[in-house]
Amino acid sequence: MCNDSKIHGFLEKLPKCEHHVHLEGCLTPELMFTLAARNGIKLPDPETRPEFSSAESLYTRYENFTSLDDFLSYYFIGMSVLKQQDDYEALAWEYFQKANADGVHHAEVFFDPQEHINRGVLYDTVVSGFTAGCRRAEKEYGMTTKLILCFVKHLPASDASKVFDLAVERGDFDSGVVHGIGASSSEVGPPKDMFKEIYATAHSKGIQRTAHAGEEGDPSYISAALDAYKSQRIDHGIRLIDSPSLMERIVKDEILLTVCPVSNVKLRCFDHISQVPIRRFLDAGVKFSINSDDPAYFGGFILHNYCAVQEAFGLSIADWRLIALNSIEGSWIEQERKLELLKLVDEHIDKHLAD
Ligand SMILES: Nc1ncnc2[nH]cnc12
Ligand SMILES: [Zn+2]
Repeated sequence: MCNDSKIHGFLEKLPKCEHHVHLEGCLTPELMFTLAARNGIKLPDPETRPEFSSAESLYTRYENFTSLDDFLSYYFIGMSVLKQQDDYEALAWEYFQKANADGVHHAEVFFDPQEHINRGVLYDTVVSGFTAGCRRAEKEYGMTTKLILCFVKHLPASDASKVFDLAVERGDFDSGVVHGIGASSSEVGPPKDMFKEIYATAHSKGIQRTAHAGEEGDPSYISAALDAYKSQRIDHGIRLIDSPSLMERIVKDEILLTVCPVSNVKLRCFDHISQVPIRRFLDAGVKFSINSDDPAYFGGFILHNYCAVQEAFGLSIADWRLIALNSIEGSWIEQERKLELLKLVDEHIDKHLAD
C-alpha cells in the first residue's frame, strides 16, 4: 500500500507484466495445510519444528529468513504437499486471481518439475494442472500466460536433462505448453554453468532462455548466464551494481533484469528496499521489470513490490511509464499483444494525468 492514495490507485491499475514468480512460491501456509491433510502428506512434526504448528506460526517464521537457502528449505517442504493435478491447478488459480487483482495482464510463471518428479509425481500431472490454471486465467481474465520450466541447481544436472528431454519429446515447447526455460535454487555452490548443454540445445531449437543470477552471487554468475547459457533475460541480477563493465554490456545488449525488490530484502540481499538499485538502473538505462518471486513467503504479490518501490524511491509517472514499457518489451509475447499492452499503459497514464 502506498501512503498517497492517488499514486496507489495509479499503480494498482497500471497494466503489468510479471516475469518472475514461482508458482510453488505462491503456496500459502493455509493451502499447504489443506493439501497436506487431503493428500496424507506428513509435514515436519510441530513437536520438533514448532513453526509448523499453525499457519500463523509459519508466517512468523517467514518474517525471519536468514538467506536464500534458509528460505528454500521451507519452499521445498511446502511444495511437497502437491500431488494431484487439481492441487497444481488450484495453486496456479490462486496466483492468477491475486495477479489479476493487482493489474497483471501478462504473466510468465516458473515451475520446478524436478522437485515434483523426485517425489513420484508425474511430469504430466504437474504440467496439466498448471496449464489448466493458465487457461482459466486466459479465459476468465483475458490475461496472456506462459509457463517457464525451471531447472534447480541443488539437484544433478542429469535430472534436469531428463526433464528437458521429456518436455522436448512431448512437443511441449513446439506446442507452447511450455514457453521457455530457467534455472533457479541455491546460487553460490553449484557450478555456474551446470546446465550449459541443456541451454545450448534450447538455443539451437529457438527455445526462450532465462536464468537466476547475481542474487546472492557476484557478477561472474551473471556473465556465466550470458556466456554459457546465452540467457536472454537475467532473473534478479542485482549484483550487477558491482561491475560497471557488465552493466554496460547489459545495457548495450538490452537484457531485461527481472528484479524482485521485496524478495531481496526478505532474503537479506539488502537491508532495505531503498538499497535495491532501482534508481541506479533507471539512470544507467538498465531495463528491468518488477516482480514478486515467492509472494506467499515474502508477504505480498506484485502490487506490494510496486508500492514498496514507490515508497522508497518516489518515482515519477515518467519513470513508471518506462518501467511498464520495458516490462512489455521484454515479455515473450507476440508483437500484436505488445502493442495492445502499450496502448493500455498510455491510456491509463493519460487518464491519471487528466484526473
Ligand atoms: N529467490 C529465488 N532464488 C533462487 N531460486 C528460487 N526459487 C524460488 N525462489 C527463488
Ligand atoms: Zn526466483
